[in-house]
This record gives sequence, C-alpha cells and structure tokens, in this order.
Amino acid sequence: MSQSNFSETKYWLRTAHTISEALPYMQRYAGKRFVVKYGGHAMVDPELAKVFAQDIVLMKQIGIHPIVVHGGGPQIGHMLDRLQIKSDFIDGLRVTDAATVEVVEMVLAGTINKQIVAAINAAGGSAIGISGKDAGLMEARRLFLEKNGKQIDIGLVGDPAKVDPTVIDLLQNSHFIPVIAPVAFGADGQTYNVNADTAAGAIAAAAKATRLLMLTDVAGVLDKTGKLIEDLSVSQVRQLMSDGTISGGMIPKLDTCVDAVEQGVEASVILDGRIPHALLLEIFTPHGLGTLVHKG
Ligand SMILES: Nc1ncnc2c1ncn2[C@@H]1O[C@H](COP(=O)(O)OP(=O)(O)O)[C@@H](O)[C@H]1O
Ligand SMILES: CC(=O)N[C@@H](CCC(=O)OP(=O)(O)O)C(=O)O
Repeated sequence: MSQSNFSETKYWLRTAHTISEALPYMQRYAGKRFVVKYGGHAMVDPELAKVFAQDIVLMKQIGIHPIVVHGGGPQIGHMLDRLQIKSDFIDGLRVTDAATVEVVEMVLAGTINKQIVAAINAAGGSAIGISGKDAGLMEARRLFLEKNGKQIDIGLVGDPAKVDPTVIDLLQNSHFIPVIAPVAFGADGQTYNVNADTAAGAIAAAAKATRLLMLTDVAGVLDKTGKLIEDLSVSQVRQLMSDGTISGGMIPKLDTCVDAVEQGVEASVILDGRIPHALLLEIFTPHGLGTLVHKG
C-alpha cells in the first residue's frame, strides 16, 4: 500500500470508528423528541446556518424528532431601526407596543421562519414553518414584571399560558419537522411577543421532549474563573444565581432550563452555537458539549 493510500485508509477508519461510537446514542434517542432553541451566531452566519440545517435533517433521518423553536431578536432590532421605531428592553424582554408586535410577527413568523424552513428543506428535510398561533399551539397571557414590589407593564409581551401540542403530533406523524416562531395568541384576541427561550421551554415540557437544546453564543455556563461548567443540578443552578455567578441573559435561559426539567424534560443543555455541528457533538459523542442541566 502506498503512503498516501495508507493515510487515506487511516482517515476513513477513524471516520468509521466515530460513526460506530454514535450507535448507542442513536439507539437511546430513536423515537424521542428534542426541542432545539435556535438563535445567536448559529442563525446569522450562513455557513453555520447550513450546517445547523444538515444536523437537524440528520437527527430526523436517524429517528429523533427535532422541533425547532427560533429567536431573531437582532433581526427584529434591525427592522425596527429601519422603520424608525424605538425599542427598549427590560430584564432581557423587549417592551412591545402595537406597532412593535406587528414587526416582531413579520420578522419572526415571516422572514426568519421561512429562511430556516428553506435551509432545512435544501438539506433534504421536510420542514413546516408555523407560529404559536397556528392550530392553537401556544396561548399566552400578558406578562407583568415585578420590581421592588411594583408591577411593570411591558406591553404585548406574553408568558405561555397553555401549549397544545396536537399540531406537533400531526406534523411528526407525517414526517415533517416543525419550525416554530415564538409569537402567540391571547384569549383576549391580542398577538403576543414571547421570548424565544421561554417559548422553547414551554413547548419542550408540553411536547414531553427528552431534551431541550439551547444554542447560544457562549461555551455554556461559566464559573467565576471563566471555566465551563459541564453539569448542573437544579439546586446548583439556584446556588449560582444567588451568589451572582449567573447574571444577565443567562438568568432567563437557566430559568427556562430548570422549568423544563421540573416539568419532565430529562435534561436541558446550553450549547455553543458558534461551533459547527454543535448539535451532533452534543447528542452523538461521549464527551458532549456545553452545560447540561438536570433535576439532580
Ligand atoms: N455564568 C455565566 N456563564 C455564561 N454566560 C453568562 C453567565 N452569566 C451571565 N452570562 C451572560 O449571558 C449571556 C447569554 O445570554 P443571551 O445573550 O441572552 O443569549 P441569547 O442571545 O443566545 O439568548 C452571555 O453572553 C453572558 O454575557
Ligand atoms: C419578549 C421578547 O423579548 N421577545 C423577543 C423574541 C425573539 C427572541 O427571543 O429572539 P432571541 O432568542 O434571538 O433573543 C424579541 O422581541 O426580541
């Protein structure tokens, strides 16, 4: 065998070994539902977006049922700027008036949702884009923030009150991949803007998902020295919140992870969406990636 043939064979043997290492995970997760919160870099970088779509199609191909719930905060921000509509955030939530919610729905359920659907379909999958309004998937109630004993009104921001997963069951039984925009309806007839992490958590719980995977722009939850924490129980999350290790945008993210595991999701994972194939590495390799939150 020539030297180049020998190195080529070694390369393919390594690849075969990697594929065979994935077998126990494929067996464990076949038939299970995984909710994937898609956002951050993974969504705005075209190459990462393509790889993400391929990973989703691969999951479906081997028998996992992915349910994609996407964000789009920065894209909403750009459109609001173009339309010269001012936008503020309180505690990570966008203050949403009637004009803003129109733009939120247009960008999330229109542009972004269809881009993701197109990417998954281009990778050989069959994705269907819906929002929380479709088939009564997500009913929201108006969310009021509490600050210093006072209620703060942030407009048409919704908290999921009821999730009816019937449409998810139907799509799954027809081999479609649901791609969900976090816009919901209210019993009062209003359209509500729901934070995408919160929507993903509520959908994961109602759809009895095995995993909630949240793609973000950091390696995972970091300790006070900046080192990645690979594993957290609910009580450890509470401890890190009270000692200030976890702050800012990581608070609602971890609240969502904790709520999901307390409502029956086996584990939630915060994953680095900047890494190509972050989903495959997390699901199918022994070392995993990011921070796994479990009940403890
Ligand atoms: N302990 C921590 N570990 C990692 N990130 C943290 C931590 N505490 C606060 N953060 C902040 O949380 C941010 C992630 O939340 P966010 O920006 O809302 O994510 P996304 O836009 O993906 O929803 C990080 O960029 C970081 O600034
Ligand atoms: C109420 C609220 O803040 N809604 C978010 C919905 C989109 C979102 O959550 O997108 P990311 O995951 O990219 O942040 C917003 O208007 O930006």
